[in-house]
Amino acid sequence: MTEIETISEQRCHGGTQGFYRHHSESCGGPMRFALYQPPQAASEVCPVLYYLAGLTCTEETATIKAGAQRLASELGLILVMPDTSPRNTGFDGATGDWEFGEGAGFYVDATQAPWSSRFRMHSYVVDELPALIAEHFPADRERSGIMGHSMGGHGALTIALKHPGRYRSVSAFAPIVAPTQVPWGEKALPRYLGEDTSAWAAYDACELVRRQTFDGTILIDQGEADGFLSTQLKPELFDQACAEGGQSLVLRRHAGYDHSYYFISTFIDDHLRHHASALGRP
Ligand SMILES: N[C@@H](CCC(=O)N[C@@H](CS)C(=O)NCC(=O)O)C(=O)O
Repeated sequence: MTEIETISEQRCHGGTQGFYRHHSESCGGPMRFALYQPPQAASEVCPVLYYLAGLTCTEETATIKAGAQRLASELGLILVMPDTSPRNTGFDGATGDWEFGEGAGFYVDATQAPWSSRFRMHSYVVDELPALIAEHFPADRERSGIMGHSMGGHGALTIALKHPGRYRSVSAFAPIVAPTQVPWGEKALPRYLGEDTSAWAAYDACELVRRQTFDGTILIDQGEADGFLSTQLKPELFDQACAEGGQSLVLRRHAGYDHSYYFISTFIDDHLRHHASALGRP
């Protein structure tokens, strides 16, 4: 059995909020994640909802700020919130820029040195973490959903689209939907994946959804007062790509809401219910 170290465990809404650390093969070093077990986990296996956070975030950010545990407890969902990248890599340029490197893994498997030895968040989230969680927690691997915010929304959409059948539900808050066309992606993707733009397209939700739809409706919430809306996020591009690809999408725009966790915590319940109904927890 792969070992995990418990950093902390605390009672929360009748269940347990934990923080854990383990050695990751994919990321070549220690990784941390947060996991919430609802009360139902004491007596049955529960469906799992993965939440991928955005730039500058850690496994603590959404755990503390999203307010997801109260309804997850009621619905019987396990919540998994991984860190956004490996840490303490020592690579030149890995820290000091919030848009690249540590805290900005972009949920890709890097192919360029030195990043390729540690920055393999795609494999980590899709394969290694679910296997680890099924080993250590009462988690039903057959019932998984995935969601995320901003860079994590990009992660959730691309992962769900690239692995048909693996996730029963997907949603996002203010996702980066077209990283090949916006400054965040144009900065990070060449450094992780090289100059060949076809390698970037494999991690672009707009490109992916034109070729392979997700079996289910994708839910996206976007604040109209989000400072990144017109430069980095451009949800209209995904709306158009979904129309072209025949993908069912609910894109909700909310006047006055920005990019922050005040926005996320306002609408998190709608996302949990979206996932719960697909995961057999209506
Ligand atoms: N550091 C950036 C903001 C980065 C940012 O907004 N990050 C989002 C994800 S893309 C976030 O969730 N931050 C953590 C938080 O709000 O607690 C800035 O100063 O403009």
